[in-house]
Amino acid sequence: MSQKKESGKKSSTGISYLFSLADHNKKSLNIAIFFSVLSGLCTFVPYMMVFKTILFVFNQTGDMRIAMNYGITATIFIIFRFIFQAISLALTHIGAYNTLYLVRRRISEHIGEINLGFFTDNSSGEIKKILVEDVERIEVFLAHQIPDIVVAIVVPITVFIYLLTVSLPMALILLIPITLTVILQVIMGIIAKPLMPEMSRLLGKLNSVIMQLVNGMPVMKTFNLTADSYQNYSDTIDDFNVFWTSVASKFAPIRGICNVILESGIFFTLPLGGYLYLTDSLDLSSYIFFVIMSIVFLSSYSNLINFVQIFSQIASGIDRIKEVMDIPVIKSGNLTLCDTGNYDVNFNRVRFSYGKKEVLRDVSCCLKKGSLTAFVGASGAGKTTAAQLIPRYWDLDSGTITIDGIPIYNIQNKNLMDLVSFVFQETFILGDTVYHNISIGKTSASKEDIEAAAKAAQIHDFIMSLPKKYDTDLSAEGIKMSGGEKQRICIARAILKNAPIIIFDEATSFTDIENEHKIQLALNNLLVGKTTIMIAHRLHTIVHADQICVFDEGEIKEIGTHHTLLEKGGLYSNMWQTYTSQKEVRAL
Ligand SMILES: Nc1ncnc2c1ncn2[C@@H]1O[C@H](COP(=O)(O)OP(=O)(O)OP(=O)(O)O)[C@@H](O)[C@H]1O
Repeated sequence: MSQKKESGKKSSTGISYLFSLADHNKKSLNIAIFFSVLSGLCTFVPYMMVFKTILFVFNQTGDMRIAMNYGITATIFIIFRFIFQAISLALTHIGAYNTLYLVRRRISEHIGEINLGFFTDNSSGEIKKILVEDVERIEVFLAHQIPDIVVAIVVPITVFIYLLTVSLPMALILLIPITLTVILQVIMGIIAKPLMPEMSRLLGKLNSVIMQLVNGMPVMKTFNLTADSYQNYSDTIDDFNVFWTSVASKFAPIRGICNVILESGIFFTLPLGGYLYLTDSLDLSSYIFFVIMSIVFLSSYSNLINFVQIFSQIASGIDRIKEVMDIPVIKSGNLTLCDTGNYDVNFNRVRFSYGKKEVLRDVSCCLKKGSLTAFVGASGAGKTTAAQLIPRYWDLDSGTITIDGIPIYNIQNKNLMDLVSFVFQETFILGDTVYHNISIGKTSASKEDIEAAAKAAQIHDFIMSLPKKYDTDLSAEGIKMSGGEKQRICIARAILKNAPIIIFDEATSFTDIENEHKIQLALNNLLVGKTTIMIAHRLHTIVHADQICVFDEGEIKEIGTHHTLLEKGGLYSNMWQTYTSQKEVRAL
C-alpha cells in the first residue's frame, strides 16, 4: 500500500490488534473461550476414568458397580464436552461474524475517507485480497480455530498435571519430546518470519495477475494467446512455485523430525516405565496407563503445533488490514459552498509528484463558471492527474486549487464530492438494475428524475429495449452493452447528480458516428451551465471549447482558444496538424 503514512504511532499488532477490532464482540469471544476451557477439561476426564478402570481391573475388587460408575462418569463428561463445545462454537460464530461485519465496515468507512488515489495506486487484486481473503481468514480463526486452540492448550496441560500426580519421573520424561519440538518450532518460526511478507506479496500479485488474465481474456483470445503467453502471469506462477518449493524444502525436514518425535511417546515411557516397574518404583497399572497417556498427551500437544503456522498466517493478514487502517484519512475542511456559488476553479502554481516522480510543475489556469476547458497534450503529460487533484485524489505538493476562491482543503469532503462529477473513460457498471446504476448519482432521486436523466443522456431508448426496462439487472445473462451505451449510463448518473463542476475524460474508443453524435447530445445536456474540464484525445471534439490548456511534460505550455492557438503556430498547432492529417489518412 503506497500511501504516505503518519509515523511515530506505535500500536498493537497481530492477534491483539484483531481483538481491538472485535470491539464489543470480545465479550462473546471471551465467554466462548471459557466454554472451550470447560470442553477441554471434559475431554480429559474420560482418560482419568480409563486409568481408574485399569486400577480397578488390577485390584480385582470385584464390585462391578464401581467400574460401571467410571463408565457412566466418562460418558457424562463426553456429553458435556460436546455441549460445551457446541456453546463455544455458537458464541465464536456469533462473535466472528459480527467482528467480520465490523472489520469490513471499518475498512470500507476508512477507505472512503482516504485520498481517492489509493484506488489507482493499488491494484484491485490487492484490495480484494485484503477485503475478502484476509478478512475471511478472521472468521475461520475466530469461529473455528480459537475453540480448537483452547482445547489444544487445555488438554495437554491438564493431562500433564494429572500425570505428575501419578508418577513424577514418568511425567517429566514426557517433557523431553516437548522440549525438542519446541526448539524445532522456534527454529521454524525464525525461518518463517522473513518469508511471510514475501508470501503475502506473491499472493497479492497472484490475485492481481489472475484478475488481469480473466479481464483480458477476450483481448488475449483475439491475439490467439494462451495463459502461457501472458508473461507476467506465467512469471508470477513460476515465482510462486519457486517460493513454495524453497519454503517446503526448508520446513519439510524439520516438520518430519517433529512428527517422528511426537509419534514416539512410548519410546520414552516404555524403557523408563519398565525400569521403574522392575525396581518397584511404579506399579503395573500406572505403567500401562502411562504408555497409553504418552500417546494421548503428545498427539493433543501436536494439535497445538499445527496452530503455530495458522497463527503466523492470520497475523500477517491482520497486519495488512492494519496497514490499510493506518493510512491517514484526509483532513476535511469545514466550509460548505452554497448551491448558488460561483464555482470558478483556479489552479495556482500547482506542483504534484507521485512519490519522487514530479508530474505537475507550476500548473496555473482559471476555469470560469459555466465554461468548457479542454486539457490536451501527449499521453503522460499530466492532464488526468491535474483534473483528479480537484476532488482530492491526492494532495498537492505545493500551490493551491480553489473553488469559488476557497482552497479545496478548506471545503468539507462531502461537499467537495457533491461539487464535482467525474465521467471516467473507463466505465463502471454495477451488477444491479438500471435504476440503481443511474441513481448512484443521487440516491434520493425519484424514478421520474432517473428517467429524465436517462433521456437527457440519450440512453432511454436503449433501456426501454431491455427485457425489464429500468428494472433490468445489467449483470444478468444475455444483457450486453456497448462501450458507448455504458458511457451514456455514466453520463446519465452525472446529469442526475447535477454537480456544478464536471470532469469528463473523453473515451478514445466507441467512435462510431451514431454513438459520437449521441454522446455529444448527452454532453450538451450535461454540461450546460457547468464548469467543465474535458480531457480530450480527439481534438475535433473541443474546437469550440472556451479555452484549451496544452499540457506538456507536466506544465501548461499554452492556453487559448482553438483559433488563437492555431494562429500562434506552437505546440497545439502542431498537434492539430498531426491530428487532422491522421484523420485524413483514416478517412481515405
Ligand atoms: N497512480 C500513479 N502512480 C504513479 N505514477 C502515475 C500514476 N498515475 C499516473 N502516473 C504517471 O504520471 C504521469 C502523468 O499521468 P497522467 O495520467 O496524468 O497523464 P495524461 O496526460 O492524462 O495521460 P493520458 O492522456 O495517457 O491519460 C505519467 O507519467 C504517468 O505514468
